Amino acid sequence: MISFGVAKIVKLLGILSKELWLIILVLAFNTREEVDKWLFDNPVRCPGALHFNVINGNIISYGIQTNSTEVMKRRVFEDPTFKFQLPLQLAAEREIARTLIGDQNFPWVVSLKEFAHPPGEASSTTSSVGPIFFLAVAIFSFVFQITAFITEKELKLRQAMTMMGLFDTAYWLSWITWEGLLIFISSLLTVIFGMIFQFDIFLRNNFIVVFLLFFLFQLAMTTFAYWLSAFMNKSASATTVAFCVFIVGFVTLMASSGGYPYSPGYNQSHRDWWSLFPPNLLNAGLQLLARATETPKDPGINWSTRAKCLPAEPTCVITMHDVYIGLVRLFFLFFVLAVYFDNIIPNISGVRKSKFYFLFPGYWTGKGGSKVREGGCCSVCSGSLPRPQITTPDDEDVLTEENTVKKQAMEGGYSNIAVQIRGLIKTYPGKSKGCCCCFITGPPFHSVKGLWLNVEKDQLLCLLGPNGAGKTTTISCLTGINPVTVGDALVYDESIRSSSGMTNIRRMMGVCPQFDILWDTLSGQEHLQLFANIKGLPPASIDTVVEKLLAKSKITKVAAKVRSCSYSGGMKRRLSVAIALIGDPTLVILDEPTTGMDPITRRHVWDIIEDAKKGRAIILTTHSMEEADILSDRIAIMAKGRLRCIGTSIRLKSRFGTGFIATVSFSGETTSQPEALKHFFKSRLDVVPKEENKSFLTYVIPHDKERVLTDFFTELQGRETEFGIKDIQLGLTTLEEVFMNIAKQAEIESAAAEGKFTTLTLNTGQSVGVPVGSRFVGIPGTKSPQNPGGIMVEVYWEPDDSGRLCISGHSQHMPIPPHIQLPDPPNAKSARTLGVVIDPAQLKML
Ligand SMILES: Nc1ncnc2c1ncn2[C@@H]1O[C@H](COP(=O)(O)OP(=O)(O)OP(=O)(O)O)[C@@H](O)[C@H]1O
Repeated sequence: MISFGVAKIVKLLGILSKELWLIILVLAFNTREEVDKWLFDNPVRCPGALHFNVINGNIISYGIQTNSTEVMKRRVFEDPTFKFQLPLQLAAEREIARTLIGDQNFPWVVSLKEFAHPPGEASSTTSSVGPIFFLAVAIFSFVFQITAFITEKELKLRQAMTMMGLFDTAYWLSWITWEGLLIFISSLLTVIFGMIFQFDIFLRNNFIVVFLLFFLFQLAMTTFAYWLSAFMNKSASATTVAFCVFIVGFVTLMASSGGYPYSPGYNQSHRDWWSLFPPNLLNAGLQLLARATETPKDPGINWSTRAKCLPAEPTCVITMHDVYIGLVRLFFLFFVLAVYFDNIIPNISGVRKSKFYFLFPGYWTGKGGSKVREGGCCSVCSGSLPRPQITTPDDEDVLTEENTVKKQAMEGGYSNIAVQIRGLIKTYPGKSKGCCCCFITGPPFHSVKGLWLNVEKDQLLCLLGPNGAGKTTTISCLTGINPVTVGDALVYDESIRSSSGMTNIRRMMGVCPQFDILWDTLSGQEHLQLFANIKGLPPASIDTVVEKLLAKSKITKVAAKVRSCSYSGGMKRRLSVAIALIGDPTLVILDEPTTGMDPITRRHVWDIIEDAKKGRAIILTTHSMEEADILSDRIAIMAKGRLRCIGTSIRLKSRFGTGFIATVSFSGETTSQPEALKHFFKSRLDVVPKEENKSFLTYVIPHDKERVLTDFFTELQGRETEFGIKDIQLGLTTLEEVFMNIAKQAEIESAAAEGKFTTLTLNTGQSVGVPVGSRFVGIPGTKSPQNPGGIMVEVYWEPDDSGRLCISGHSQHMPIPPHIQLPDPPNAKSARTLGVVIDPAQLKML
């Protein structure tokens, strides 16, 4: 507020300030010209002036000046006459009237109203609510985009495609192309709808100019969504994030309604920062379009005038061309950031690259150098991970396998080997508590602790092991999903540690992951076509290959065209197996392929696998012992990250099973016959029935009785009628039993290693602390490689019904000597297959 004749107007100004909510500046000027000059020099600061020319008994003369520059219009009053000048004038008149009347509370009520508009007058909706409306429209596609990116991550779909050989560049390009197409259509529809609803900016600005604004905006929002999705792993959070982006967009929109920062009062750095958020540029663009069609005479923006200010204003700081450039810049900026963060933030498997991965030439040439690291908070705090304690394997077959691999690694000669795993160690860093960088890190976890293994060509190796044994980790290292911590593996002579090697390996490999990684919206046929393309099959052959695989996996032509979300669990697994076989891979990895299948489907998948064995190596993990028994050429059992045994099914059964299983069925008409039979078994083999009922008896016969078995069963057959025997069946123990024994042994070892002991009272009255889960069935004393000087105690005890202990296979209770002095140890071989090796140090005398 500027005035001259200061003393007379001070009071009036105080009242005016309440009315107008403005900061009133009282300045004294002597002439009207001085006022004008001040206003001219300060166009941004002052909305107007009230100046008194003459105040005396005869006349009150005052003038009101309004700052109607564009800057002020945008910053303070859209309509200075209505919003500023009239209220100011009314307030001045009211105060004059009250002064003349002599009553300061004299009511003086004047209401201002606009005259009713004639119908059909141009709407200004676009410039007022337009940005919010269009931002909301664009946010829709943003929500879908960000959800799609995160879902792909969450369902490990990208991981599946990577395993099958998809390159990152192809992945990004396919996304950009697909999104580009969708955005093209949605921008086109936005402009067409804008025209249908007769918004001025759509009708009077050039079509291409308007279309390009929406297209580029949505393109920038797409890479913005990519970038944000790098920080999220759950699709449920996508909507929340999109909503937050909308709210922020709304707030910045409100903040910029006064012209911020695209007016001369603000410097370029404000504008640069502000323009980093795509909705701000959309808003600026819409404002430009609206301003270019403000009055009926305005021509609107066309392609040739996009770099000009319309209407021409000296205060113009941004043009449509600048908006386009800004959006294109944002598109590239967020794209680069998205790719960068995608690489350095640990993915769903906890894998990430170094923060400076792009500085390694190998990253760009594809010849190594882009090695990945395990996840965790940051390289600084995780440092190099400690290695697990490497021990010489107890098992002779495992030791032989390890030595063979080591020898071949040194001397060569592994031409018949498809996969050679060389001392593979996988350590996961401890989980960090806190966020981002360098908080407390838990202890690292060794998932695989030094695996040496050969998988021969044309053979199926079955990898067995209880949950958490490290099977999937081994597979994910072989498929390149997880980087190995130490060691290496060669797949047909290509190292999994080099990125070029991994690229070649992926060309030769087909993978059926543990969980079906399928797109709900794609049919079975489309899945096979997609992966056939990723595998790089010639386009002409794809249909034939897909048809064959569908027939092989018994997915009917009708089902093949149905979306995979409606498939049963078994169908999904069959489809996953079919995907693994696409492109005739020479190495097929099947991680629990028959999980959740009914017996018939399972047998059918076995047929597919049996067929697939020809001409390729297969690594199969399963929890079905029957499956392993039927399909495998060799079986490797892992537990607690180590290989526990390896060999053919027969070898494992004979080495780790409890012996032979004899099932004798009889007529059961007289009760004396089974009793006589039981007595016969007891007296000859010293065994009691494991299971019995009216019609059969089942015995487990230890291996050490193998020598007498032939004679025993010959005699038994001769006395069949006497015992009322209908049938005798003799077999080796099952693989399941082997598995259980190995798993149990690993459990106990691990309990001992972790210091978890439980108390057993011996029949000598002593108490012994033994690892949790121990089952003691004998005490052979042996020397061991780990304990060459001393005695390694293998304690195999089993409590009897009274809770006391007896040596298995002996009827009488035998006192356990206080320590190592062992009486007549039972057969070491059989005891070893049943029990647990415990170092004396692990036995605590309580
Ligand atoms: N990303 C990870 N971070 C930390 N630990 C992990 C990670 N992935 C796996 N592990 C751990 O490694 C161990 C081995 O897991 P893995 O999935 O390889 O077992 P598995 O033998 O395949 O078991 P299952 O039969 O249940 O699939 C488990 O104890 C598991 O918790």
